[in-house]
Amino acid sequence: MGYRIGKRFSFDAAHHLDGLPPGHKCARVHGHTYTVEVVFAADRLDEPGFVTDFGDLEPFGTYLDEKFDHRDLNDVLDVPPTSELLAAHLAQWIIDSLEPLVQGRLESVRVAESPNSWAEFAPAGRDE
Ligand SMILES: Nc1nc2c(c(=O)[nH]1)N=C([C@H](O)[C@H](O)COP(=O)(O)OP(=O)(O)OP(=O)(O)O)CN2
Ligand SMILES: [Zn+2]
Repeated sequence: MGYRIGKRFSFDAAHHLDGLPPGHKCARVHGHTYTVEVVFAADRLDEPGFVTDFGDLEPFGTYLDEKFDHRDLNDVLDVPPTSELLAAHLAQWIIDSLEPLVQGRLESVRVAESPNSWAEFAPAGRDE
């Protein structure tokens, strides 16, 4: 039992994926409007009844804008820019840089390259 909240962010970026079969469309440089949905959870609410204020998650939006928006993900990530690995990277940033400043705990980060597909990273051992 507990409370969960989510907030969705978006940015535009290019990428390509290496190591795919010959002719795979994703080996070519192309772009997506990425959406990133973060979920925070808490067993108890803070005043006035928040897991954490949605507005307090805004530093994550600033991080996405500054590091990823209108950039080539192959240039700014040190792992292959799949949705799965991007979700894991973003979760680590939140754990290191945002979670200490807000109420609640990160439960998951979901990255979507299109409305039809997504990948999620849920850090292990997140019990309060
Ligand atoms: N498990 C994953 N599979 C794929 C990823 C990924 O990050 N994780 N990424 C890609 C490519 O980035 C590709 O651009 C997206 O592939 P796909 O969704 O198949 O293609 P479309 O955007 O054209 O989506 P449609 O729904 O088919 O129109 C590939 N696979
Ligand atoms: Zn792609």
